[in-house]
Amino acid sequence: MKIEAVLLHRIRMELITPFATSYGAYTDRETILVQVIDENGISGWGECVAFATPWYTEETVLGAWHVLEQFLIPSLLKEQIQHPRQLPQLWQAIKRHAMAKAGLEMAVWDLYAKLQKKPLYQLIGGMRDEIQVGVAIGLQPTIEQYYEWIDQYIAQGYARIKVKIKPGQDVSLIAALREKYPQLPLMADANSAYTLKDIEHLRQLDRYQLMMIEQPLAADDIIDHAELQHAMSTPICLDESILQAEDVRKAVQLGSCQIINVKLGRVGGWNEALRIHELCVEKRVPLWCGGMLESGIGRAHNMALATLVGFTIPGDISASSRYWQRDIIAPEVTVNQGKVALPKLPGIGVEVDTDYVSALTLNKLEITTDS
Ligand SMILES: O=C(O)CCC(=O)C1=CC=C[C@@H](O)[C@@H]1C(=O)O
Ligand SMILES: [Mg+2]
Repeated sequence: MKIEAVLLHRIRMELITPFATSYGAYTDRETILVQVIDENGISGWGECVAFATPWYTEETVLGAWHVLEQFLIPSLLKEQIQHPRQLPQLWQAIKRHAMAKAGLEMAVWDLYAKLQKKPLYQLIGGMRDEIQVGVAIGLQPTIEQYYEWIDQYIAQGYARIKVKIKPGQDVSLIAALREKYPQLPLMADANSAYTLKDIEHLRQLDRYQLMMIEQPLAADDIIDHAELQHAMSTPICLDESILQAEDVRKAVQLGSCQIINVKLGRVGGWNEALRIHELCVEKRVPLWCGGMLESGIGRAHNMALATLVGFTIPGDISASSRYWQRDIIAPEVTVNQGKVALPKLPGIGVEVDTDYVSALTLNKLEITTDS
C-alpha cells in the first residue's frame, strides 16, 4: 500500500431537523472528510466526527484539522505503512486527538480493504450482512412532537428509540412515553446532565423498563457511575467516559455500567474499537454503535462496526434521510423494517459523490509525498 496523497474536505451539511441535547441544539453539521489516495489513484475515505465546538469532547473541527495537517498526515506519508494496524504505533508520540486519528485511520482501513478487494465489514471479521438499527430523537419542545417523531420512526420499523433527557425533562417525559408506548424498546441519553446528588431522582426511572440510561454522569467519570449503577436496576451505558479498552476494563471491574456505546471517532478509530470489542465479548458486555450525526462516510464505517458479533443492541445508525435532504454517498443508507443491509462491494461499499462534496466544501487541503 503506497499512499501518495491525503486530502481533507471541510464540509457543512444542513440537518433537516435541529438536533438538541442537554448541551444545546444543532441545525447544521460541519465535518471533515478524509481521503487517502494511493499510487494507482485508488481512494479510501474516513470521517473526522469532531463538532465545530468542544461540547462533546475537547476536539473541534478546526483543532482536528490542525493535528491532521501538522502531525498525523506528514507521519503517514513519511512512513508508508503496509497495514492499518501499524497506525497506533506510528502515532504513539501524538497524544489523544482521537477523532483526528480516527478520521485518517478509517480512510486507510477503507483503502486497505479496497486493495484486498474485500468489503471492510468482512475484513474486520463482521458476522452479519445486515444490522438492526435504532434512532435518536433530540430534545423536543412538546410531548406531542415526541409522539409525532416516534410514530413516524415506528412506522419505518426502527428497532429502538433513544430520547435525550436532562433535569426538568426526564421522569415525566419517560412516564408519558411509557404510558403511550408500553412495549416500545426505549432508552435515554443524558449526556452527563446529572451528578450523584440526583441518585434518588434518577432511581424513579427504574419503574419504566428503559433498555438503558446512557452517560448520566460526568463525561470523564467511571467511579461515580459505579455508585449510581449499584443504586439503580436500569442498566447504565457509558459513551463519553470510554475512550479506550483500558477504560472498559476499569468500568467492568468497578461495575460502572452494563452496556457500552462504541463510536469509532471517540475511541480513536478501528484498532481501538476492535480491542474494545474483543474485551467486551470476553467480559460479556453488550455493545452498540453510537452515532455522531455523521455523513454517509462515517455512517458506512459504523455499519461495518455493527456487524461484529459483540454488537447485540441496535445502534444509532439511522437512514441518511433521517438527517439530510441529500447525503454525500451513493447509494444512501436506507432502513428497511428497522434493518440496514451491508453493501457487498470492497471497502466501505459506497461511492462518494465528489461533485456534491465540492458543493458543500468550506475549505480543502491536499498534502502529497512531495509536499
Ligand atoms: O447520530 C445519531 O443518530 C445520534 C447522535 C447522538 O445521539 C449523539 C451524538 C453526539 C453526542 C450526543 O448528543 C449523542 C450521543 O451521545 O450519542
Ligand atoms: Mg451518548
